[in-house]
Amino acid sequence: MGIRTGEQYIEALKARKPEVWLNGRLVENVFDEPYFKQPILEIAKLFDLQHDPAYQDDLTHICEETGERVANSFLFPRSYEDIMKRSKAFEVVARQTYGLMGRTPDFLNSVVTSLAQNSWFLKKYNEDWAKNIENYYRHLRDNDLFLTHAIVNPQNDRSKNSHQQSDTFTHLGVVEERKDGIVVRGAKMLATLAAITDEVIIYSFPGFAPGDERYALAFALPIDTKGLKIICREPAQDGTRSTFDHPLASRYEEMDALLIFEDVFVPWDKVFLYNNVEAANLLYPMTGIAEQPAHQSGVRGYIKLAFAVEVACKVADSIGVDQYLNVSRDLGELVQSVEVIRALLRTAEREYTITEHGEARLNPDTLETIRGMMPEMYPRAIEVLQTIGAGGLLMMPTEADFLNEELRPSIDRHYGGREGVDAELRIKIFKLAWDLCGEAFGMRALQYERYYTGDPIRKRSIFYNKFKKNHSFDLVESILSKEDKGVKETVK
Ligand SMILES: Cc1cc2nc3c(=O)[nH]c(=O)nc-3n(C[C@H](O)[C@H](O)[C@H](O)COP(=O)(O)OP(=O)(O)OC[C@H]3O[C@@H](n4cnc5c(N)ncnc54)[C@H](O)[C@@H]3O)c2cc1C
Ligand SMILES: Nc1c(O)cccc1C(=O)O
Repeated sequence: MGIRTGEQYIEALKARKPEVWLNGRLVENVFDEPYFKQPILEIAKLFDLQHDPAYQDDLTHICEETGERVANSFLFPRSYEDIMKRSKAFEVVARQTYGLMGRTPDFLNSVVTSLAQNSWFLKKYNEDWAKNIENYYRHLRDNDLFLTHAIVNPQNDRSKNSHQQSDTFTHLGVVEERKDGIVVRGAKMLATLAAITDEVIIYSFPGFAPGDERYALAFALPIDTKGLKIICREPAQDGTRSTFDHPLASRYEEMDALLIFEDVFVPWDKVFLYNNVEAANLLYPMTGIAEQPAHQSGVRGYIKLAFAVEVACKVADSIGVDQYLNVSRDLGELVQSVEVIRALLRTAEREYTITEHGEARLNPDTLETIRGMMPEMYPRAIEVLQTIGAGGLLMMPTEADFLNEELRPSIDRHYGGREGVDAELRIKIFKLAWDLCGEAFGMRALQYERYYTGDPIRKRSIFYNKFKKNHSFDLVESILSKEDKGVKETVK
């Protein structure tokens, strides 16, 4: 089949009945649910974009294996040109949602693509696992499916490993092995967009210890598989708020969920890893899933940061405060942060290496630097936005006020900005800003940048320890190795 249209994506959603829990009730049909309607339409637009002649060449290519048109996120990167084709596609997608939707289809396409491209790793442990991930990649690519993923154990008792939790199945693990597959039980988080996806893939960040064998697993399933409960967090919008009042929250809410597997059957052909602590711990560092999805995240994060910085500049300009040194200094800092991320991205792409298996991998240290800097740069942009908008962020009228004929003259007189900025423009800019820096939507978008890639504190510490282990310290070694001379000889 190859690339789907938005309508095909929606038809598939309508045909499915996943067990989605929202605000204490079971959702009848996700498409008719006001909370999900607009986000579904935003995702549908991304599928449609693949058919738009203005974007098709940036987003898709003809698959060598099938002759069908497929998304560029499924392209095995083998050269700099492939890397840049993927980069362009990530950017086109990110621009559609201003980088605010992190788990658009291209993210997990990249995860599965990197796993399939590196199936040699799984093959070392089990030939079937390698064959299964290759077939799953084809299934995803050729049907253009939309995936969610859950790779973190819920925060029950972080001081203990999975097998030490009070209940054996607090964390997701295998409860039974059958001739035709495995039965899994327990919970996994934090499946963004789960309710409106086609399928789910489960694997884990490293951290398994001996005793954790039953939890060391990777598999995929349709999202409406029997026994899979999807419990959504409290929504940040209810589908009734206008795009005037909440231009971002009304469109780009990415619902997150906890997944609970209640004795769910997984057929062997959908199992990619099982009962092997070593393989589970090496999956992330060895299979490119630390790099290919991070390329998507880096590009998307760059667009999101650039967007937040533009909003901050517009807020400052609209009320004439960017003439003050303190404000223009802060804005200059933000503009430079965007430039830093752009430069890091280009460096990571340019400094690719070809692995012994023919994969073109971005510079991992530069990618990790993006992962390390964004949890500081994005919150800083939001903090500056809050500071510059100050009290004005809280006093904007609603769309209903704005449309009230009796009120309108007062609004026009008192809500305008500097010369040339009328009340409507100022209100729109400030409402955009509040969605980003005050609303639950904006706080979730901030929390996403802090944690989407794991705990930034431990990741930085791991980065330093790796640096210490591998770095030659040649600069310091060079001066330390110079022969010492007395004062009289040194000055000669
Ligand atoms: C908005 C959002 C969307 C997300 N979407 C997804 C998704 O789609 N799929 C998915 O799988 N995941 C997703 N994630 C989850 C993400 O992978 C995790 O949040 C991330 O890995 C951090 O783990 P945690 O939240 O369990 O925090 P924890 O690891 O529990 O950390 C909590 C705190 O305790 C400290 N801490 C915990 N353990 C240790 C330790 N051993 N040593 C030192 N300090 C420690 C940390 O520094 C941190 O301050 C998402 C997260 C967010 C915020
Ligand atoms: N955050 C990630 C994820 O959820 C899946 C795969 C990779 C990452 C990452 O940031 O490296």
